[in-house]
Amino acid sequence: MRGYLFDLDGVLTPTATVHMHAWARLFTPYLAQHGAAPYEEGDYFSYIDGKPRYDGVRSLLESRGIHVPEGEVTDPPTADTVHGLGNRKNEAFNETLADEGVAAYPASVAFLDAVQASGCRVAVVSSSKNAPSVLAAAGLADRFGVVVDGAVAARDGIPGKPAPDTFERAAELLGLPTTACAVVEDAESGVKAGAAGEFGVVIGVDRGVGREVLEALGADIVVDELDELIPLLRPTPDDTPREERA
Ligand SMILES: O=P(O)(O)OC[C@H]1O[C@@H](O)[C@H](O)[C@@H](O)[C@@H]1O
Repeated sequence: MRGYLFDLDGVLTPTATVHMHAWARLFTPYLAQHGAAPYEEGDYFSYIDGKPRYDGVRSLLESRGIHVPEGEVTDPPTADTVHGLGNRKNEAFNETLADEGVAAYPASVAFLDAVQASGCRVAVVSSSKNAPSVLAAAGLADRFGVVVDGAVAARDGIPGKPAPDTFERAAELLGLPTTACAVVEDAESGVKAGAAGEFGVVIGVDRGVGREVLEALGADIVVDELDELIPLLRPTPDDTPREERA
């Protein structure tokens, strides 16, 4: 591989858990108030994990047969609209992030160090509009020149995961064909996105979804921690034209 396209939440940083708790803080009381089946941890993995914020709201509400107006991105967190509910969850996420901070997974940083040392290009591909602040809080912001996050996707009209388009855009920005890039994902929607494109390899990181599920959705390799892959890395030939090399 000549490029690695890393998901953020759950792959580089343990913030999938922060998102998971924030969604539970939103939907546990909300579903109870609406007399719907209670919110469970499995709902996060099935309907929300890895998707853009408002797609997660739509998907979960659809699972319970609840319909609310779309509203606007500017809706206050108190509004019972798709956007208001998403904004309510975002408040909970930012409160936790501010209270607890975030430390990257050491094994993921070790793998990132190794792929960069081997000459590979790297990008972050996250559905989250909070990706820049999470990267900064984890001390990883200066490691990635290419970040295709939820804000970039919304700005450019790129469909979110499980569509492969955000990963494809990152490969393009790295100047690499998708077939030369690995997708690294922990979420069902993210592995589906990798499998839906023409990528060199889809690496699943099992943070709770389960090895069998990730494989069935299209992961070529599944690891518990990314540093398991370091012994398999090979130096990447420098394909920069001679006259452009430093
Ligand atoms: O609400 P945000 O920060 O834009 O994030 C959207 C989604 O981003 C993904 O990276 C997370 O896996 C999801 O849990 C989250 O809902």
